[in-house]
Formats: sequence, structure tokens, C-alpha cells
Amino acid sequence: MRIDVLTIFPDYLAPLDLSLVGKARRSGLLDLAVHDLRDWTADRHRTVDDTPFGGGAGMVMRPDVWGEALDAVLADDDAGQPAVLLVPGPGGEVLTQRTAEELAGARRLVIACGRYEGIDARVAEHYATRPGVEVREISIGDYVLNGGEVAALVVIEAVARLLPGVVGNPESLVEESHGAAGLLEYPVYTKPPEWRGHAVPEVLTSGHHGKVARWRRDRALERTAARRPDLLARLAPDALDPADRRV
Ligand SMILES: COc1ccc2nc(C(=O)O)sc2c1
Repeated sequence: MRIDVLTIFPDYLAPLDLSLVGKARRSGLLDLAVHDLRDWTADRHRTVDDTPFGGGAGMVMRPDVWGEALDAVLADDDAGQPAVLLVPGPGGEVLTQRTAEELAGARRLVIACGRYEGIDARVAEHYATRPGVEVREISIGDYVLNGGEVAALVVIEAVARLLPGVVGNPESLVEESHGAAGLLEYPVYTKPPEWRGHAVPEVLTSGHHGKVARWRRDRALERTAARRPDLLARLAPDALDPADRRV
């Protein structure tokens, strides 16, 4: 997968050199480039914004600068791969694990990080008509950030970890919260067996794999029912077996 990020704060994306995403980049599993939007400005002040038509507070990012940048990035393509142009914004579809799974299936993501009051609306309108480009406005939650960079970091991490080979043990993707099982994950423990008077649940040291699996499933169901009953409601009817229904 190739991901291009356009931003006026490239250093905001520095964490993408670290940990699993950084390793995926170095191993070639992920081709990721961060671009400074100001590289496509034409004036000596490298201006990317202007006052909003209709008045109001703040500034709006100029369509001409974004057009030059997106044309250049989209054209830099080995085989005319279709691209998803992600525009982080508070009015976008809220990112879920399902969205991340969809995006992980794309060949290219281009993420346009807005600042100020946002990007001139004509940019998304224009690229939505571009053959081979799908435009999606995306939000990471019902709160407002100061720009798209943090959302870009979240999307990239959520997507990159789903790419084959990025996470060491793909089985862990099944039982994690919001994973394939569709439940919140069970509580985890490690040594020492007792810590400050808190013992590890005995079943986990029993060596009985069947009982351990049942205990973990029960705890995941309990947690999900208590904290996110909406997730239970979304489960496919056949996702729960008779043994689950007694929880
Ligand atoms: C101007 O760019 C912004 C501003 C707020 C904002 N809020 C987001 C969110 O995901 O909540 S993405 C985003 C981008």
C-alpha cells in the first residue's frame, strides 16, 4: 500500500517513523510519504490560506495550492492505481474498525490534512469527479481537533496494522477489541502470579486451554455487554453460540 500525506506541519507526522508503522516502512510493506503543502505555493510568503467568502472568523485553505499539490501527488503513480482521497474533518464519517478494514484494502491513500477553518469545499468537489479517485471525509470522533494531522496518524496506524505482515501474530487481530470477533477484548495478565495482593485468575494458570478459551470469551462478552452493548447488538445472529448466551 502507498500512503501520501499532505500537511503544512510535516513534523506532526514524525511518529510514523516509529514502532510498527516505521518498521513496515523500512521493510517495504508500506510506502508512505509526507509532503509539505507549502512546496506548492507560488509566493515568497508560501501562503496557503485566505479569508472566507461570506465573512466569519478564521481563514480557509486555498483551492489553488491544494489543486497543485494533489495533482502532483496523484500523478506520481506507477500504474494509475485508484486512490482514496481522505479529508479528515469533524463533519466526516466516523472512523470505525470496519472503515479501517475497508481502507486497508485500497491500493493508495492520499490524506489531505486541513488546518484553519478547513479546505475550500471545491477541492473535495473537484477530485470527486476525477476518474480513479474516491473522496471520503473522515472524522476520528465526536470532538473537534485543530487540524487533520492527528486524525491522519490515527487512520494510518489503524490501517497499517491490518496490512499483511505488519503485526507479528495475525491471530491477535481477531481477539482484540473491535477485532474480527466484534467484541471488546478480555483482560490480560502476566507475571508475577500475585501482585500487591491481586492474584491472577486461577483458570489462566490451570494449563487447561479449553477452560482458558471459555473464560476469555466470557470476559469479552461481559465487558462488551457492560461497556458497549451497541457492539453486541451489531453482531451477526450466528456470532454467539449457546454457551455464550448464558453470560
Ligand atoms: C481544519 O482541519 C480539521 C479541523 C478539525 C478536525 N476534527 C477532526 C476530527 O476527526 O474530529 S479532523 C479535523 C480537521
